[in-house]
Amino acid sequence: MARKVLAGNWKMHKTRGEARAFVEAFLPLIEPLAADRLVILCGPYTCLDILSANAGPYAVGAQNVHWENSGAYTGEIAPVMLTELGVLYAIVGHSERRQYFNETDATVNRRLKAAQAHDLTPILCVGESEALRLAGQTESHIRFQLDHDLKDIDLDRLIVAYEPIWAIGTGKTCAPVEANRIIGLIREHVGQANLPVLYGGSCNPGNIDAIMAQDKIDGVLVGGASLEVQSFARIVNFEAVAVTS
Ligand SMILES: O=C(CO)COP(=O)(O)O
Repeated sequence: MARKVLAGNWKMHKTRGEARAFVEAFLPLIEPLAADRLVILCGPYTCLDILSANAGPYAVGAQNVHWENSGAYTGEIAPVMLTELGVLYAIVGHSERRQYFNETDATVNRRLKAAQAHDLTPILCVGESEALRLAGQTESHIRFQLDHDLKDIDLDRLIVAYEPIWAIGTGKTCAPVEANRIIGLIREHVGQANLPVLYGGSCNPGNIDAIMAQDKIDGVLVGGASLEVQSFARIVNFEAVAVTS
């Protein structure tokens, strides 16, 4: 049985000291980890060695990765620099990268390829803005992103996260049933029956059980609620309840 993925994206939060304190307090709350779960902590680059030193109950992820292994790319990070630190996963194409740093589907595709070439499993983020949703273009936008981002990508070593932009950091969660529907469409469009697809956008301890009860949602990518120990531990320890509606 595929494990449920509980991934935290710390974004540009936590100093090294704060990361150390988080891990110390977090581990006792999630161990022993249930065998049906995979926890991934995606910290800032400066914390990755600290996260790796305590990895085991959780795996370590980065928040981006460049397509070259070295070169004149000021401010970027190479795949080998991450793998050397024990990093196994890398978020690619997060909407904040696309929005604030001009990341395009073409660069996302190059980053995905480089990640896979160096044994990093990429977590590709896709999702629509509020304007696109209101215009009825949610499905077509996501299909466009998938078609371009996943060109020549190995679908066996990939995680996709559906993150509607209007639900990120806003407290507006996508209704679990709707997230489930879109995630089903994503898996169908990619054409890979066992592709893990996560939901991201204002996940918190109050809505995690309802989200994880959906049959097509394989896990969550959590921003704000992954920064606080109790809150992320509650998410990791979600209660698997089957809903009938
Ligand atoms: O962007 C996200 C995870 O990558 C979601 O962020 P929030 O959980 O803060 O809405």
